Amino acid sequence: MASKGERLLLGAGQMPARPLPPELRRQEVLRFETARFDLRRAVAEMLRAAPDLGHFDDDGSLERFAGRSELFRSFPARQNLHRRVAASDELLGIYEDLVRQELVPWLQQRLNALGDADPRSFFYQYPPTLRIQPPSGEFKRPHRDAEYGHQIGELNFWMPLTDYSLTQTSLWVESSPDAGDFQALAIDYGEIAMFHGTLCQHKVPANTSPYTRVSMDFRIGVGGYFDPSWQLPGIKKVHLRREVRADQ
Ligand SMILES: O=C(O)CCC(=O)C(=O)O
Ligand SMILES: [Fe+2]
Repeated sequence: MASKGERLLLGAGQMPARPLPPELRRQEVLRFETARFDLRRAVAEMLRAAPDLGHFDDDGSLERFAGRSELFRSFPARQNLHRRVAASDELLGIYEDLVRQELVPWLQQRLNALGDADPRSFFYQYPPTLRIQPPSGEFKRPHRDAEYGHQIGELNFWMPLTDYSLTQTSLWVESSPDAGDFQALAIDYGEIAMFHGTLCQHKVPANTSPYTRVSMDFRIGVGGYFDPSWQLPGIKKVHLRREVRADQ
C-alpha cells in the first residue's frame, strides 16, 4: 500500500523549479577532515549530558552508547532527540562550518563545471537529523524523501558517526529512481554519501550487531533548482533550513 506521503504526492502534481542536472543526482562519496569537523566527539558529548536518552557502556565510545530502544522508531523519542540536537550549540556550529566551508563550495564548483555559474543561494537543513539505532529488530522501510515534502532540487547527505565494520548497519540506497538495486553505503566516519534521496528509494535494515549505529543526515537545496516557498500540500512538518550565498 502507498504511504500517506506517496498519496499526497500523487495529488500534488508538478514539483517546482527547473529539474536538477542528472550529473548532480549520481551517488558520490565526499571526504572531510574529522580533526577539523569532529562531529563524532560533539555528538558523544551531547549524549553524555543527556542520560534520559541512554548511557555509555565500557569505554565511552559512540558504538557502546546504550541508547533507549525507542530512539530509532518512536516519533516522540525522535522529537526529543531532535530537540537535544537543536539545543547543542557546539554540534550545530561544527555542522554549519562543514556545510558552509566544504559542502557548499564543492557543490558550487560542480555547478560551475556544468556551465551553470549563476550566483545562487543554497538552502541547508538546520538542524540536521541525528539517527541513533541501538541493536534491535527495528528497520526503516524503503521510502523516498519526496513523500516527506522534499523537492527534486534537494540533495541528501548521509554520514556515519560510528564504525561500519562494527555496526554492519548502514543506509541502503538504489542507484536511480525505482531501480530497486539497493546497495549499502559502505562508508565510515570522515566520509559523506551524497545521493538524490528525493526520488531514489533508501532503507535501513535491522541492526543485528551488538553496537549502536549513529549517523547524521541532512539535505541541501540548490538555488535555481529549489523553490524555498513551495510545500507539499498536506505536509505539516518540514525541516527548517538556512540560506547561504555561495562565493563564485
Ligand atoms: O539513517 C536513517 O535511519 C534514515 C536516513 C534517511 O532516510 C535519510 O537520510 O533520508
Ligand atoms: Fe529518507
